[in-house]
Amino acid sequence: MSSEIVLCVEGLSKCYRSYGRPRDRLLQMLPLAHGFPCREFRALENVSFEMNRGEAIGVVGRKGAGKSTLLQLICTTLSPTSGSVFVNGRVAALLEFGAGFNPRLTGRENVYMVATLHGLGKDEIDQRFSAIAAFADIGGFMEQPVSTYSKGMHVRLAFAVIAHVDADILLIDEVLAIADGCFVERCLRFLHGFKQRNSVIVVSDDTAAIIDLCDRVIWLDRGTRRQLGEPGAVCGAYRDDLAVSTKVGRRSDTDEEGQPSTPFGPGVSSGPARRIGEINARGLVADLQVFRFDPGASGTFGGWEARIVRVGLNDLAGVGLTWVSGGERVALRVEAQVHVQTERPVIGFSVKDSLGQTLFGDHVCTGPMGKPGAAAAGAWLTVEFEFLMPRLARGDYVIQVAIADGERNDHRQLHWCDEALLIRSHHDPLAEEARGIALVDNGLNMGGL
Ligand SMILES: Nc1ncnc2c1ncn2[C@@H]1O[C@H](COP(=O)(O)OP(=O)(O)OP(=O)(O)O)[C@@H](O)[C@H]1O
Repeated sequence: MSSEIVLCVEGLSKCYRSYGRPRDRLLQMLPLAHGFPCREFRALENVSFEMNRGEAIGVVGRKGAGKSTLLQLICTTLSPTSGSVFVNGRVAALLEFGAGFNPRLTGRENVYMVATLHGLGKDEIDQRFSAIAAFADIGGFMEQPVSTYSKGMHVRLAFAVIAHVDADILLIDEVLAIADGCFVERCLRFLHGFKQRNSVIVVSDDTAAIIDLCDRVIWLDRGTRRQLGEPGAVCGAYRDDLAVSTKVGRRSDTDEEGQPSTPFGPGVSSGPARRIGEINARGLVADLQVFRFDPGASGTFGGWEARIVRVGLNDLAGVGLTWVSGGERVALRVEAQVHVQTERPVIGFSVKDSLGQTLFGDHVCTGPMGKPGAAAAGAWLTVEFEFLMPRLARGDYVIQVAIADGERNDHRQLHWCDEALLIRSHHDPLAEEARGIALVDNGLNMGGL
């Protein structure tokens, strides 16, 4: 990180006024007009900080804390009530999803329009267009009007454009929460590279991603700067504060007999089990939302001699789950069909965080059932990996699933799904010690042999 200051925010405050009647707001703007009754709300109060080139700063805070207001003041889409912002360089911002796009124009036309507004000439945009399209990865939608895009596509295109306009400072507001896990991974990889030379401010509730990316974090609380400092310490304090005062709705923790319905009960009394009991007793769970398997999702490859046809997370009665609690016993069921004789079929999975780091995984060759035998063309293979779902920090995770032919160190991928399932964790686990995986069983059933 260089010591060159690229941003200096000094005593920044923003006061919004709301009027009882809309026409009072208009009349108030007239010369000599004054005295119309209004209510003042201080969204930001005397916030100061500096940012160096090569620095990434995260902004966390509850809803309404003033995070978006701060970013809008920095990129001058809002003017401050008092205080100043000094910027040394070009700023590009991704503040609201779709902001800046004309919905009637195609993706391509919008790329040219937005990049032009950021100061790029037509030749420069021509040269960068294929890189922008590859980053956005929205296929034929690039030639469709933006009004036909999903929110995720908007974010993909908007991020791809600002990533290619030679900004010195990027401002990214919460929008990544809308994007899919795989794209978020791509954006975070980009931001890690970007901050080698430039600077970035990211607003996000994904404190794990913030800690990984940022050099410092600002915690805004009701418009004021409550803390500014080392990411782990500030995010930890912020999460603790949330935990103390947030009433987290949880699903039933006890069954009809009053026994704990999760494998971790509050009654256990020693070592890690006692710790887990304490966590359960605090009334917090890690609620994980499971998105449906999409066989057509991007990031699949392989020789196509086999196809992964279905992937789902089930409870132990085989019922598909769309929400799972951290600590709950689940079965990841993978169904595949081989289209050619396959001597040593192997099915495996791994769970990765939004930075692409593997948290855990397994494949049938290492499971208690031993190696599977050969499968004839047309055979269906079904594997169930049974495990205790770990308590995952807030953020997005993907489950990759693959079928291969061979052994651990010598195999050929037949079909690989990069993002077979997306899991979104909605709560912080509060207890890092509770992370982990306990594989209980897996089983391989082969039919049609
Ligand atoms: N135009 C406006 N007029 C009046 N109040 C506003 C206006 N814009 C924002 N506010 C208020 O200012 C406060 C800060 O808003 P801001 O959008 O900056 O918060 P935030 O931390 O980004 O919240 P969130 O996480 O929900 O996006 C909120 O209480 C909001 O209601």
